[in-house]
Amino acid sequence: MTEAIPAIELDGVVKEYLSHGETVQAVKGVSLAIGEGEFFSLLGPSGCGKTTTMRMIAGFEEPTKGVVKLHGQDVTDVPPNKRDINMVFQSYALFPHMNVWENVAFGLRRRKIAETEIKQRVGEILEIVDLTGREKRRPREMSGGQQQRVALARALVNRPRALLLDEPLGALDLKLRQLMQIELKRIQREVGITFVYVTHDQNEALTMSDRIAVMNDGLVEQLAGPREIYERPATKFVAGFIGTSNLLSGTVDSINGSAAVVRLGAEDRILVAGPSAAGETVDLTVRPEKITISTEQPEGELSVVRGTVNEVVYLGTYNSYAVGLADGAEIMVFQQNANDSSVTAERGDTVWLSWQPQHSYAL
Ligand SMILES: Nc1ncnc2c1ncn2[C@@H]1O[C@H](COP(=O)(O)OP(=O)(O)OP(=O)(O)O)[C@@H](O)[C@H]1O
Repeated sequence: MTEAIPAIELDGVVKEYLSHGETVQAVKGVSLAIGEGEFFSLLGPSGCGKTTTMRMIAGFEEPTKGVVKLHGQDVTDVPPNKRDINMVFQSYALFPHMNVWENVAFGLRRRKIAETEIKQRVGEILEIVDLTGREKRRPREMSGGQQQRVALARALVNRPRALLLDEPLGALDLKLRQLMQIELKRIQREVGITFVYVTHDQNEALTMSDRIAVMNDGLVEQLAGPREIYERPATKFVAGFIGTSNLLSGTVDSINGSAAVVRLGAEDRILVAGPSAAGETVDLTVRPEKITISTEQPEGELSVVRGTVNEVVYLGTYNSYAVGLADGAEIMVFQQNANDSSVTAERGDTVWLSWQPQHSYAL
């Protein structure tokens, strides 16, 4: 079997800018491959190099080092308009004096495509983005979400092989953004085009992506599917950036079969795979929703720590507990309110927190 050629490849890509006489490394060496038809997100905090990485894929920036390939072809020196890629921005950049139909048809008209084909393609794409019947509207007569759909239609009507989206939902309010996330995923599935999506919003990336590259300080810290990124963050940074995570630090007390026993306080026992010798210092992570809180010491092969409840907050679908441990660390616990919304413990109570060994591991 031959390996499928990736839609987009970055190989050792570095981007340096000269700013006030100093060299700034915006991207410090990124290598990745994006599959044909994949929904791929670049996720990270402001300034981590996401936009610069995307602009190098589009051809608006030239890498200082490294190679950009599209469908196996080296395009490092190819200008943006020759790359068969389209880009959608947060500011929709629609023509205000043109109606929806004209905005979407604009690129095709400029390329002198036959009027009958334009009619068919624009009609088809407006159907996909759910704007059929709104052809005559001007941008200012539409909501933000509708304008974003027009921008999307205008890019997709060119039938690019890949679409790059830079925080396209950033201007929308939370409710509309969540609706558009589902819409975008549906549209991408329907058109089958590779989407590369830049966002600093972890929920957005987790909701839509097939795979996510989590970036920090010009580098990719982890590249994996949403579930793996969430369940098994590879680094402290990823654990802290995605969702709420408890980061603990302890010393290996003993090795017990395949697991190390880590102690924080005298009555604590955390089982983690990875460390191989007593005395090692270990950083580990456990998600708040994986932890069970109880006022009695649990039995069984579980990780168990003892603490005192510092805070209980009722949050509708779940209760949140902040529990202080003997070593001064604080652990967050989320307890679902599926059938019973009563709290297990009150502020000041001594509690035991327990979780399955596979839900925490050494970083
Ligand atoms: N033209 C430029 N000249 C100098 N420095 C730049 C230039 N463009 C970007 N940078 C710097 O490179 C780093 C990465 O910027 P980039 O815009 O790629 O980050 P980002 O992750 O997209 O951030 P944001 O989410 O805020 O857009 C930043 O420190 C930024 O200040």
